[in-house]
Amino acid sequence: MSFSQELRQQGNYIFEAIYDHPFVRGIAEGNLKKEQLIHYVKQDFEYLNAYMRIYGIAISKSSTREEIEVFNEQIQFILHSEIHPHNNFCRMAGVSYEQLQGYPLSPSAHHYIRHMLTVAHEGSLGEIMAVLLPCPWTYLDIGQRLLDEVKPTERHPFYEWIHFYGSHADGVTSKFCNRLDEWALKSTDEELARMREHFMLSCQLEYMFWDMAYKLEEWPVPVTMNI
Ligand SMILES: Cc1ncc(CN)c(N)n1
Repeated sequence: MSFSQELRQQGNYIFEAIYDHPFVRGIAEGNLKKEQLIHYVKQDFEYLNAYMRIYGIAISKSSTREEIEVFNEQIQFILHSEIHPHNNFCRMAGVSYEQLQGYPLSPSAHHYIRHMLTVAHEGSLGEIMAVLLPCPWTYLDIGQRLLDEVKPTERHPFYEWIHFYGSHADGVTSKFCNRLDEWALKSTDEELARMREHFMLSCQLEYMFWDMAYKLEEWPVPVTMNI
């Protein structure tokens, strides 16, 4: 079994919990509240900004043009394609995308971004790929399973979101899996253990991100910039 398949097996119980999460059920049933969609998009806009910065760090640690090309392509994907599922949520919430940009991070989004940034700064390229992988992989899983379960028509409120992740997230997932598997072949046991740990924590934080959006999570003591 390849290293990425081992990771997938190890994280399977979290993939299942994510698929059963009430926010994901709400996408399937088309019955999420406006505030939940807005909270998700506000946080995800910042999350994807951080994700692109991590690609930048990965580029600085790349040793071949092929590696640089993979990360560069993914930055373009976030900038020009991943705006479509956000726009789908905004339309259903009746707000413009621009209105939801530039907000402070909620605790779980903050935790997830700091986790990825720490690994990006301190880890190897293999560790960076392991910490990033649950992001495309869990969404691909959700999208493909929802296509199969819901078989949405264009009248479904989240038709575009489901089609986007069900059919466009496989490219990045398989590229990352292949690179990670190549990296794993030349890794020490210690590095393999670190890659496992980063992957599993990112899976947990994917779950927490959905939970944050569903429960409209905020800091227990409100954030204020006034001193
Ligand atoms: C938190 C999160 N995880 C994954 C994805 C899919 N790229 C996303 N947009 N946001």
